[in-house]
Amino acid sequence: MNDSGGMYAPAYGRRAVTAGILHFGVGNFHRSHQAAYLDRLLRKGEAVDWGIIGVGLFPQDARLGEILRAQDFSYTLVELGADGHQVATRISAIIDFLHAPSEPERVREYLADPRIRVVSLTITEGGYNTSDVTGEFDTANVDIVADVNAPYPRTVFGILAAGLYLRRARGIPPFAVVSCDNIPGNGGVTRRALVAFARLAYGVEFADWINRTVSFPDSMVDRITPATTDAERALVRDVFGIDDAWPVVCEPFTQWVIEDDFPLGRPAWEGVGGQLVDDVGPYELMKLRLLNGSHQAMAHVGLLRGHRYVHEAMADAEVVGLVRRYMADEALDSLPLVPGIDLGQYMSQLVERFANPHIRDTLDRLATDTSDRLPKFLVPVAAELSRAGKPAPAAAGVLAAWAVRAARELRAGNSLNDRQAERLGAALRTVDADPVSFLANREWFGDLIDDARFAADFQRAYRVYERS
Ligand SMILES: NC(=O)c1ccc[n+]([C@@H]2O[C@H](COP(=O)([O-])OP(=O)(O)OC[C@H]3O[C@@H](n4cnc5c(N)ncnc54)[C@H](O)[C@@H]3O)[C@@H](O)[C@H]2O)c1
Ligand SMILES: O=P(O)(O)OC[C@@H](O)[C@@H](O)[C@H](O)[C@H](O)CO
Repeated sequence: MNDSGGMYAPAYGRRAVTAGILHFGVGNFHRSHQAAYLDRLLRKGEAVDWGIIGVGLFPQDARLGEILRAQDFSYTLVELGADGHQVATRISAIIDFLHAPSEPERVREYLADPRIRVVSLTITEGGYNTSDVTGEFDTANVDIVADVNAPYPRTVFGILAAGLYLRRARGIPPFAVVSCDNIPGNGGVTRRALVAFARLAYGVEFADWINRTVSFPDSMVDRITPATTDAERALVRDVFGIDDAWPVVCEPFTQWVIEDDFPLGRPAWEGVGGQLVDDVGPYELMKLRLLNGSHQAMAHVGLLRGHRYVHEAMADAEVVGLVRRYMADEALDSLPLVPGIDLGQYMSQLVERFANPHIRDTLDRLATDTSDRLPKFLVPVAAELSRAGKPAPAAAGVLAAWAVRAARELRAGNSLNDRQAERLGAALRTVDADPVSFLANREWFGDLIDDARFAADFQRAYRVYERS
């Protein structure tokens, strides 16, 4: 390793590592974060019985499985510092990959296997199928309805319930289920979703058993990880001499705050930077409202102003001004004290992290499935300020920028890059004549429409952005 970076070569054999964790949703983030923490433990000769078995649920996930298998389940993670520093690590913490649609029986057997003591998830915000307003699991969702009587369910909650049912029948105590998705109260959301599915498919007794015996620790996760493109593949080949079909790049910063509630044990994450705490809540609010909320701000306003990458948007005074106002005047006001954190420093560090030119994170990635994200990251800030009788013009501006962008896409005949495109289309039907009608969608915006000042700020911003 020299001043400009270097390479951590493989340091342990995958075959010496045995299964301990089943992980659903092996995307880029899982490979830059949870698998990297385990890699650090394995390099210290620890946690050898905590290897990760990845599970993919979608047809397209089969490709990652094929790629990992062809690379003996190793891949390259490259940290890109703002100063040009590049550090590559060959990671072999994932020891197998299951493609659930083609091998459902193996997935179920693993879930009933006593070696599996933790199940973890990165299935995106939308994967929890839960209303942001009521907190209710959507039992009418077509995939959930199909899973209720399916011999081999296809959704995460169907698969988990079936696995736990078999596990209980075999007399094996349940694993902990830890969500690593950006969702406020992700442990509780996961609990409610699984219990609701189990009640529907197996009845009250089994649902109550899950509620009583399965633990769902909360966790706050952080490491900016863009999607992998050919440019990252070329970097890994040209700089490190490795032909990796699916490397991952990320920023050097990493944080993982975890509620310490793992009845069957856990890897000693605290030995490699993990923070095990009793209450994740304040850390989670800080991260989701400041980092992810700001990401939404720069994405929608940045795209309207013609930017493609995060660091480009962060070089535009207009965008930075909005992000700073959103953070300092609004999000900060909605936060509790966060133990051990200086929030002023945290915000300055965020601005530096966002400006890292080497990460090349796209605004499009941040703006995908906005309807799943804004209600979790930024709407709660506006709602809290509104309840306190305070204004939130920056947050109103972000919602307006989203509406202007989406309405423009529709007018151009383009499809909306949103899981809830149909509902978004309906919400935009009268937005040009009456911008505030967009806020009438209480499933996303709660009661913000009833706050006359917020509605006026939204309308003003909408009219400004539509001229941009
Ligand atoms: N990328 C980041 O910077 C970052 C940082 C912190 C947290 N996260 C969390 O991780 C999640 C995934 O991010 P990523 O960058 O890995 O994305 P990605 O697109 O690389 O991977 C997403 C993974 O989720 C799976 N998935 C999507 N919807 C699902 C569903 N309904 N059920 C089951 N699996 C589903 C996909 O198959 C894929 O494996 C985010 O939504 C966020 O909650 C991401
Ligand atoms: O991944 P999402 O959908 O939760 O949100 C998009 C980004 O804000 C997010 O991925 C951040 O990069 C990440 O949360 C940083 O830790």
